[in-house]
Amino acid sequence: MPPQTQRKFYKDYPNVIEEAKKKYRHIAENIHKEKHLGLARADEATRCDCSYAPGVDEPSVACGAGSDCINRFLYVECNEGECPCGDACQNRRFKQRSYAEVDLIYTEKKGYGVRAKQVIPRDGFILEYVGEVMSDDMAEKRKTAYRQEGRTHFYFMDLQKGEVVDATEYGGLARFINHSCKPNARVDKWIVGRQLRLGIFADRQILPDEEVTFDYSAERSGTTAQRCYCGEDNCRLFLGKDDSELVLEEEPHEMKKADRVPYFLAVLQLTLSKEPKIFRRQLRRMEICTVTEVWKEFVNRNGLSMIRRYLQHFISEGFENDDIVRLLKVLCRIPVTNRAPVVVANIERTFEDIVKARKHPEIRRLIALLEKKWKDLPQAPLIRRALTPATPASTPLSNGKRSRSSTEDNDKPEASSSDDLRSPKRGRSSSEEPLEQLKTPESEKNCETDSKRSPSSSKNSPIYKDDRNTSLNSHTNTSRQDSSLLTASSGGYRKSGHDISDSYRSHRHHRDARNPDDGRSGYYSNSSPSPRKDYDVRSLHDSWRPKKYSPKDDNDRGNSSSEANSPMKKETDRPKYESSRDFYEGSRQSYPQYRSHHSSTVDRYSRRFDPYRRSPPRDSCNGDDNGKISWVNKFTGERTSQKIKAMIDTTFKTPEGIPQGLVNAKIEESLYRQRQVEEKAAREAAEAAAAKAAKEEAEKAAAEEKRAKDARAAAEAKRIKLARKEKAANYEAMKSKNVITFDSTEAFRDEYRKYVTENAKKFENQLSVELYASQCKKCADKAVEKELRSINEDDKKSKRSTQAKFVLNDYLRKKLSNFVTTYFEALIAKQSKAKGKAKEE
Ligand SMILES: C[S@@+](CC[C@H](N)C(=O)[O-])C[C@H]1O[C@@H](n2cnc3c(N)ncnc32)[C@H](O)[C@@H]1O
Repeated sequence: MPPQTQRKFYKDYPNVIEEAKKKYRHIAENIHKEKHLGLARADEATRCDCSYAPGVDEPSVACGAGSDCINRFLYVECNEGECPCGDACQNRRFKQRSYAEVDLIYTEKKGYGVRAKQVIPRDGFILEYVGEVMSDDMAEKRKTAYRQEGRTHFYFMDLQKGEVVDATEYGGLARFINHSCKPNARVDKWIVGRQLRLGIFADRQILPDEEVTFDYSAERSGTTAQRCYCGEDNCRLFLGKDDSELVLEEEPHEMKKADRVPYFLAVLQLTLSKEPKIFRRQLRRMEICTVTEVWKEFVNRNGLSMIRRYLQHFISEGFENDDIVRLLKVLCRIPVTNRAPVVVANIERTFEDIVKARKHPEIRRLIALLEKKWKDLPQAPLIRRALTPATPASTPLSNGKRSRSSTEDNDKPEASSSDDLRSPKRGRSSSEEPLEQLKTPESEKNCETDSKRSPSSSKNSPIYKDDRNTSLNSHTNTSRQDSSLLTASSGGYRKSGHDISDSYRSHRHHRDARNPDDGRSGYYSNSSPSPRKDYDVRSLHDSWRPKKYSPKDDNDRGNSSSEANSPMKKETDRPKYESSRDFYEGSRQSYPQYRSHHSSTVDRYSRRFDPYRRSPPRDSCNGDDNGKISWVNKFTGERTSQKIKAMIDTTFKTPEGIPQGLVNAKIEESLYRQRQVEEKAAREAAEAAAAKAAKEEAEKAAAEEKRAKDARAAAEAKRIKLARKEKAANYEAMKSKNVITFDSTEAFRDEYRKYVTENAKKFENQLSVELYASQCKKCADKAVEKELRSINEDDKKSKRSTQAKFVLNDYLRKKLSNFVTTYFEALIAKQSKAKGKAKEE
């Protein structure tokens, strides 16, 4: 027992039990969220060997402290109606709610706490820890929710593997017991009926007005580490289960501003290879971030790639499944609105690796969820501009902001260099810009508006008109029709089948080959330009830019390429434009000569790339309209001129008089649609197969889990049986150790008394001299009488002489020592209770 001076008393604190009870719903017994939860995985109570004679025996004999009750020994409560001691059985404390007398106080740093109001003997039952019994998964969800709600106190306690008691909403007074690094109580798990229950027991004698505390590190379900204010000299500074959860501050702050995202990504990158507890802190920051703008920026800045790297790191370094689950949960919350960032991050490949590496059901569930969620997202418009010279006015994806297409770049000065675009100050990075081009209702509307603005294209182009009102893919198709027309000039159309993501992948492959460290895209635009440069969408897009366009004057709109006279000749002269719309507007002001000829800029642009136009506009071919090459695709090397394009459109006709270009486009379109259908069917079949396989796998995993569970239960039962056997053997062994045989009852009585007095010595200082002496004698007499009685009973049963049985062995010594302890502790407790009452009066 620690010296009296180390105890902390909270005598002057008011009792706040009524106020505290308003914070939760008080319950007397656990609430089980599911039927199978809270069941003990070990044996239930058996009928113990105790016997109790009312009025003759001490009450504690009836399965009380110090008795030989086998159930009590095994932390199992005796069952009502089964115990030989009947109603006197003292091993039914959970069932009878034999709680110690306590009340509640409010402390400055720890919140509410529990205060003892009586002497609680060592091993005395204080309270049951009741709450909602739930699975680990549910508890995890609740913890996250509680953290998000900003709660400071947590009430989770581990019950058994996979099960937790949460006393946050529903609980008892035990939910208020605080942690101490030098506690006076502990948590024991007891089997009561078929259930496992948590009890708080005194680890030493607790005096009135002392705070009841136990050590959370042993029992409480891990939440984020919180600072400990127990004030003990051995204080470990933090509450919680696992040192690795300790963090430098109590809780990382939430990211609230989108402009902090680049910084955050840099931190993520830096912490990736650091100690787990450091990057778990970043993980935590992601968990608590609820600002949509931040997440959008995160996605736009290729944050998914960073998450992929984290996931890969977790697998390769053999991290706990918990970390992966946490990260996947964060992923589930990230607002991804089209497939581009997913494709860019190549995160789905990593999912496959995780599924292969980890059999954890929650991980699988989350991955399936993410895959399903992302699968149906609109296709990525990422590369469209890069690979096809699209018409800005007619793009169905422009979403109100027209992009810088090659067309614009062709006719107007460059808005900014690709580096400019990446600069965080000047605008958004090139990688993020396309991600904004979502196919939203708004973009659809814009598309319609654009088509109205461009009557020539819609009138002359039934397919195009149709396409623009359908989908992103249709748009791609349109671009590809254009491409097919180009190809047709060399003798036929090509079955150009690559879709956006294919194009992207091939480009990505190209890039990766040169620059194998692929994880960096998106973050290094400032600090490390080289890996980023190769992957600049804008530079791809520039590759499609027609040759220089340098109008000399009003009448010469592009037929000559005199650079000397070009208004674009000096970089510094060029106005900078933030968006393509600004670009148009700016150019109108900067180059007034254009206005007279291009009253409708939109129309002009639409006409230029409309594959169905009757004749090419004079000004459309930059630099050269005489049949020379004006278009070079840097990727395919295709070369063609406006004239040839126009010729295909207008000159070659079918016998029915339909322009060959249109026919080609139609064929191309039907091939495209057919391919779409085939691809869809193949995708669906693959998905169905995958779903079937996943189901089978899950069933297999469940069966395995069940088998393992059964095996565990069997092993536990075996262990208990062995423990019992061992205990019985111990008793037997003790009976044969240090045996003294007595010739007479008197000699036997003397030895017993002597032994009792020796054992009672430790209580001498807690009682007055007279009382101690008298009680010592009384206790010894009782012990002797009890033993004589049991010897007599034994003799009666076995019909042997009493004389032969007067022995003292280790077994009896232990029994006697327990008897003395119970006797004196009960006496002292009774006395202090009486004193307390007297004081109150
Ligand atoms: C089970 S509750 C205990 C009751 C809690 N004090 C209240 O007011 O409801 C656990 C929470 O109490 C606080 N707590 C318990 N022991 C603490 C200690 N030694 N130092 C600081 N806070 C403590 C922490 O916020 C912890 O999450």
